[in-house]
Amino acid sequence: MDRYTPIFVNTSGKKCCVVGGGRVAERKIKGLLHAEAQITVISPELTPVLKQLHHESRIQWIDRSYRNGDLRGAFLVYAATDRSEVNSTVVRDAEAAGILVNNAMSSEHSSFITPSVVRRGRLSIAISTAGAGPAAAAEIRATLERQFGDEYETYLEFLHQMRTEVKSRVSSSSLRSTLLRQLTEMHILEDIRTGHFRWWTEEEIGDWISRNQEEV
Ligand SMILES: C[C@@]1(CC(=O)O)C2=NC(=C\c3[nH]c(c(CCC(=O)O)c3CC(=O)O)Cc3[nH]c(c(CC(=O)O)c3CCC(=O)O)/C=C3\N/C(=C\2)[C@@H](CCC(=O)O)[C@]3(C)CC(=O)O)/[C@H]1CCC(=O)O
Ligand SMILES: NC(=O)c1ccc[n+]([C@@H]2O[C@H](COP(=O)([O-])OP(=O)(O)OC[C@H]3O[C@@H](n4cnc5c(N)ncnc54)[C@H](O)[C@@H]3O)[C@@H](O)[C@H]2O)c1
Repeated sequence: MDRYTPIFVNTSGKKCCVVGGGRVAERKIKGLLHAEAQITVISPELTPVLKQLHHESRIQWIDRSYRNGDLRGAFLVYAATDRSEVNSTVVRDAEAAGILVNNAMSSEHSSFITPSVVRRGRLSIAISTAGAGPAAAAEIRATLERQFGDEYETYLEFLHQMRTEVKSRVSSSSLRSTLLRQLTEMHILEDIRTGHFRWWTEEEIGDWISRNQEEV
């Protein structure tokens, strides 16, 4: 048993504040950008990459040390400075305002922690060691990245397309789940890996659904 509940939070368009502009802040910000968050970084200094992102207007920059009030309207907060007293103040202010907060210096003083993530299009595999060994989490990520290659991006895109079609064309939920289960048994991944996969046309999808509906 551990104290964390794994969830995937929708941060699209949500204001997320990152206090600190160093290497660790940069890593958190890259993850947030991937998830379409609206990012404000509060720090007197930024890494060259963060400066460039600010220059491109992809993140907002409050160019000074953290002050009480900076977290107003935030959905998530990351305390990622190299000063533990500043990070603790940020955690206290966020918690007082009811905002979930990550302290890059301490899992015990965080309301959430950041997992290591394997990304393959729609597939995300998040790994946490509950703070015991972040470097081990990164190592496990590297192992999984070798196991789950780029073929998963196409595979998940295909499953998404099929799922959307099945949902719009089949009204019975038990039939829908039977059809969707059949999809995962069709060696699509193997076809993608060996270069034999091609996208189905709308007509082919329709035919496959009717054919399999009859067989059930
Ligand atoms: C996974 C990843 C995600 C990310 O940050 O995006 C992540 N840390 C990563 C790397 C990493 N972190 C550290 C090193 C140096 C080696 C070492 O010390 O081991 C490396 C390796 C490197 O940098 O290459 C040092 C470190 N990390 C924390 C502390 C403080 C403490 O332990 O109390 C210290 C000591 C600082 C010091 O000594 O001053 C704390 C946290 N780090 C977490 C996440 C959370 C727990 C995740 C989990 O459940 O395991 C947690 C609790 C809070 C949080 O940040 O959310 C990312 C890998 C991304 C990837 O490559 O895939
Ligand atoms: N969670 C993780 O993954 C992880 C990994 C390695 C290290 N760490 C911890 O995170 C800390 C930060 O690491 P780093 O490599 O990014 O450090 P860093 O020195 O590169 O960056 C620190 C940043 O904090 C800013 N800062 C300092 N005081 C501030 C204030 N009052 N208000 C706003 N910003 C302020 C600095 O301007 C700088 O941009 C480390 O000290 C370490 O304890 C965490």
